[in-house]
Amino acid sequence: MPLSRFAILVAGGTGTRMGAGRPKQFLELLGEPVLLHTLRRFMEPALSVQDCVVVLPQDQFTIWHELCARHSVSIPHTIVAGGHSRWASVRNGLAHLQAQKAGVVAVHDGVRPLVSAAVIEATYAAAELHGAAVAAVPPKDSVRSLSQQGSYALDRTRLRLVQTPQCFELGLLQRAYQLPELSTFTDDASVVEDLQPIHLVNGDYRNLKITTPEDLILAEALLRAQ
Ligand SMILES: Nc1ccn([C@@H]2O[C@H](COP(=O)(O)OP(=O)(O)OP(=O)(O)O)[C@@H](O)[C@H]2O)c(=O)n1
Ligand SMILES: C[C@](O)(CO)[C@H](O)COP(=O)(O)O
Repeated sequence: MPLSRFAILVAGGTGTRMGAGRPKQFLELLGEPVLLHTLRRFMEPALSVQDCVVVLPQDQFTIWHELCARHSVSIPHTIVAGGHSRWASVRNGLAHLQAQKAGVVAVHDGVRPLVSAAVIEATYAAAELHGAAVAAVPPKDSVRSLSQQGSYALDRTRLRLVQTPQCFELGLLQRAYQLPELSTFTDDASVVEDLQPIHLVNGDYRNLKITTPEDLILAEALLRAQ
């Protein structure tokens, strides 16, 4: 029997680097909020996601309900309040899934609206096999590390840029999120890696994270091209 699939879309941030005066997950791309693009992609029927948790800042619930009404959204999902860090937001999303006995859970940034069904499927499938799987791409630029003297070159053939989705066997992710939060955690793979090796799957350069204003221009151009 196939394993149940769950999703946590984290959209509990405030978007300080975007500087838009409101959370970037609600900014529009081709007339639709960023987060709605993301939700549509994850809840495509072929992916068979059984339960989707959307994590939002508590003070943005009403805005999201209004956006869903305006865009006639009937995609089933549960809204959960975020925390002060991405880690805390994921933990809150996981709490909603605590009654589930088994399955694979994807954690995905609500601000990665261009994720493809192929990348989502490949990441779930790899986690079903390996326990922990993360989408990643090779760097296109040369990379240097800072040192006291200045900087030195890193071998980019041994580096990968990590994206989301990040998919895990549900019990594994629940165990990992019982560990204390560390300020160095910027993603779920970092939270899990002491418990389980992280399998990397091919991500997609188009799966960009909307972080700063130029990302909106790029994302709209990429959406138009699809
Ligand atoms: N407390 C937080 C912080 C971040 N996120 C989510 O994690 C994803 C990746 O985070 P990032 O791009 O850093 O978003 P923000 O924290 O909103 O941006 P910034 O760091 O510029 O403030 C986003 O979908 C964001 O909403 C979250 O759910 N809860
Ligand atoms: C999870 C992530 O998108 C993987 O690249 C990234 O680590 C989020 O980092 P941010 O500093 O919260 O944007």
